[in-house]
Amino acid sequence: MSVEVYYDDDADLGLIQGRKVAVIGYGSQGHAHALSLRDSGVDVVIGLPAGSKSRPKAEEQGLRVLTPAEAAAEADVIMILAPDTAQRTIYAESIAPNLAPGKALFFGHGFNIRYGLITPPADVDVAMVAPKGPGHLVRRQYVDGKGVPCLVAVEQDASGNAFPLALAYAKGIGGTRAGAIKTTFTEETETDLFGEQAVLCGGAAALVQTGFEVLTEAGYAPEVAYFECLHELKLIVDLMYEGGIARMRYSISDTAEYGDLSRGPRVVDSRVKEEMRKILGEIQSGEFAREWVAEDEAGRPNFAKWRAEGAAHPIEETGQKLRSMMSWVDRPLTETA
Ligand SMILES: NC(=O)C1=CN([C@@H]2O[C@H](COP(=O)(O)OP(=O)(O)OC[C@H]3O[C@@H](n4cnc5c(N)ncnc54)[C@H](OP(=O)(O)O)[C@@H]3O)[C@@H](O)[C@H]2O)C=CC1
Ligand SMILES: CC[C@](O)(C(C)=O)C(=O)O
Ligand SMILES: [Mg+2]
Ligand SMILES: [Mg+2]
Repeated sequence: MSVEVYYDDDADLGLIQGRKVAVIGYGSQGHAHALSLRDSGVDVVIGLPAGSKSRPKAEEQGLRVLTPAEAAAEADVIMILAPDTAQRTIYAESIAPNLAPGKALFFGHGFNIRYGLITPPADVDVAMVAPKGPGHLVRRQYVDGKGVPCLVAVEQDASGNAFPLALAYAKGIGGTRAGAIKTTFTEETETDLFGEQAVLCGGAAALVQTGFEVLTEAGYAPEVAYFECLHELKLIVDLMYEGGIARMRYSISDTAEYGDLSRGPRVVDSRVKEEMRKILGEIQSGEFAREWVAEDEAGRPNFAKWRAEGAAHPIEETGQKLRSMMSWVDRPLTETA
């Protein structure tokens, strides 16, 4: 199955410059989209509740901030970049009453549409521009003249122009500099959830923590274990990012490569692959979405407990100490690079 990839020359920025865009939420993705759209010549307004702690930040950065309902009423394109679990209520209370034929409702992730938590009316465009990277790097790369690849999808094309409009939006945040792939809400949602659970966040964090535990429990210094299992991972992944697994293997020693080839498949073995398939099944069936929505509605008890346990893992204390000695690593996660 071949995919369609779009670059800057395929997108007409004028389409989004001619519209007013409301960005609802000003967190990781919200600030990145809003600031980069503004720098791309787009008229942007931010939608945040009166007591939101993001308000001063957005205002300090020169953006006009209204309530979500006011912003949705003013805008032609409404991009929801609030937490996935909050979107259903924001939509019902603040956005739906302010939709009108010809407007467009945009998402940065397909969760609420894929799992039927939001059902927009038939006379608005429904599209998605989903960067394949954390918001702070979406902004940092835009500022550096680069871009984070995006997935672009149209769920509902009331205007007949939803895809070019979404592509224009992707250009406005730097996505088409790297490439925007045309997909569906279902494909984006399911692959995104799988990636973050099994590989990028869940899988990688568990691999790092477990490697650190094995070394320190065997009596090796936590500092050595940290450098080996966490710090160096970035350097190894940088090589994969630049030239694939092959480039990483080109750069490492033959000894490391033999260990990689002979031992790697013992760590991530058929049992791990089977568990990954189970995780994908829970995503496809909606089981994960139901569990997460219920967890959120219950006040996130497990989430809070697991987050605290993660923060208390000994690797965090060791890392903090070591990173404070490396000024180029230990920098605040600034919004503007
Ligand atoms: N994080 C990422 O890099 C990525 C996220 N996405 C998607 O982007 C969307 C946003 O996620 P993310 O950027 O992580 O979110 P964050 O948690 O970083 O930020 C959420 C923002 O929404 C605000 N907010 C909370 N409640 C409301 C409300 N009721 N009305 C309006 N604004 C509200 C928060 O304000 P306050 O400061 O007051 O809490 C904050 O500004 C999600 O759909 C996510 O899946 C997609 C790709 C990557
Ligand atoms: C990998 C996590 C992510 O999907 C992302 C940054 O792309 C997210 O939801 O934050
Ligand atoms: Mg993602
Ligand atoms: Mg995600």
